[in-house]
Amino acid sequence: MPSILSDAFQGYPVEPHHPMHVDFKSVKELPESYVWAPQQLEDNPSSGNFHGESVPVIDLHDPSAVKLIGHACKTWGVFQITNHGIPQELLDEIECAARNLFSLPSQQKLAASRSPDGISGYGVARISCFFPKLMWSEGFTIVGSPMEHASRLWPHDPRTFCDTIEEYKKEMKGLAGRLMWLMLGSLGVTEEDIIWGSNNNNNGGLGDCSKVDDICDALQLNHYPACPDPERVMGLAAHTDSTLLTILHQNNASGLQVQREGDCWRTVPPLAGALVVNVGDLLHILSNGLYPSILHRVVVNRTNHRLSVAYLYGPPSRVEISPLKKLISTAHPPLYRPITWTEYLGTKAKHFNRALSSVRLCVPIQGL
Ligand SMILES: C=C1C[C@]23C[C@@]1(O)CC[C@H]2[C@@]12CCC[C@@](C)(C(=O)O1)[C@H]2[C@@H]3C(=O)O
Ligand SMILES: O=C(O)CCC(=O)C(=O)O
Ligand SMILES: [Fe+2]
Repeated sequence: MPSILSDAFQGYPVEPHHPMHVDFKSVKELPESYVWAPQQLEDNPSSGNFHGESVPVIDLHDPSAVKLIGHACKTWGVFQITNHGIPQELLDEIECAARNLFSLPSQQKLAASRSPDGISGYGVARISCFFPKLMWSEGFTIVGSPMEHASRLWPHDPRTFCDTIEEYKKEMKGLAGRLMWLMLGSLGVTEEDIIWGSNNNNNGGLGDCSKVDDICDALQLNHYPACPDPERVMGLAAHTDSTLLTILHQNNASGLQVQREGDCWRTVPPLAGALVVNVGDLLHILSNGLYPSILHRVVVNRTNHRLSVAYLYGPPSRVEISPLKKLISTAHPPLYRPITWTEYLGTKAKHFNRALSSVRLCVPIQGL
């Protein structure tokens, strides 16, 4: 079994059913390979946010931030944060880096393609192979150093792009670590409850995550071009992230929608300077299902193109994640078996949205 993140997809190559149609700019009429059947679009993609509740916005300087975060994780699995400490200039810079990348000629982008069983590089979303039609988007994934791919994109000056990526990843790693502790704190879990050290400690949960340097992460730059027929396409199909948590910067074009169990799709409106935080599948496992991972998708529009940058935060690749001991009792038995991020990515590559149930041990008592 592969043990480092970049080997997670060995044995699960991405072979979309159609070759990538890369030159979005020249498309006047929608190619059939992008036209989704109405039932696959579930409902009108431009709907969402009819009335009622909207995704919580939490000011991290609010003295009640921990409580608000706990409530948002339990009832939504997603929230937006303000006063997060990430400088606006850095958010502008990363957006500009993404825009520069996706504006390159198709041939140049294709030179930096992700290999079918690789993790980093340019291409369609990994989940494309689960759908008969292509998504109206292009992406660039960075795990580890971006230098190799950046040198193919900008042979004369890869450094400018790499410096921005490194700086952004560094800042995001700090913020994600902070958020992780706020989320754990809201579950009543303190640093003392987690004996850092051995991989399979008796605390369930996180193993040796105290060494922040070992934390695994990935950056996903996404581009959703404006579309001549937006009602018939999907920008990014509904999925949950496999992470502990994801921090997302979106530009000023809306498109991100979330769906809680039994609810309709709701738009997460872009708020200048705010960042979106998603609960991922590994936090769902760690919290023994108390903090459910959030199903989300992206719809596109006719006039504006959309950019997003997702910082995907997970544990060190060899650490086994399992429900936290403190949350387990006779009434609340562990619902999931221990699993590493690398193994979970492989499971996701095989089972997609059934990955979480494939690692489930039993049904909750109240569900019997
Ligand atoms: C670490 C990772 C999580 C991710 C797969 C990846 O290797 C890097 C890209 C991530 C992403 C972003 C778009 C949606 C998603 C499901 C996908 O296809 O690629 C996620 C993957 C995930 O969270 O499982
Ligand atoms: O573009 C977005 O808003 C969402 C992107 C996303 O879900 C992802 O990269 O995992
Ligand atoms: Fe996502």
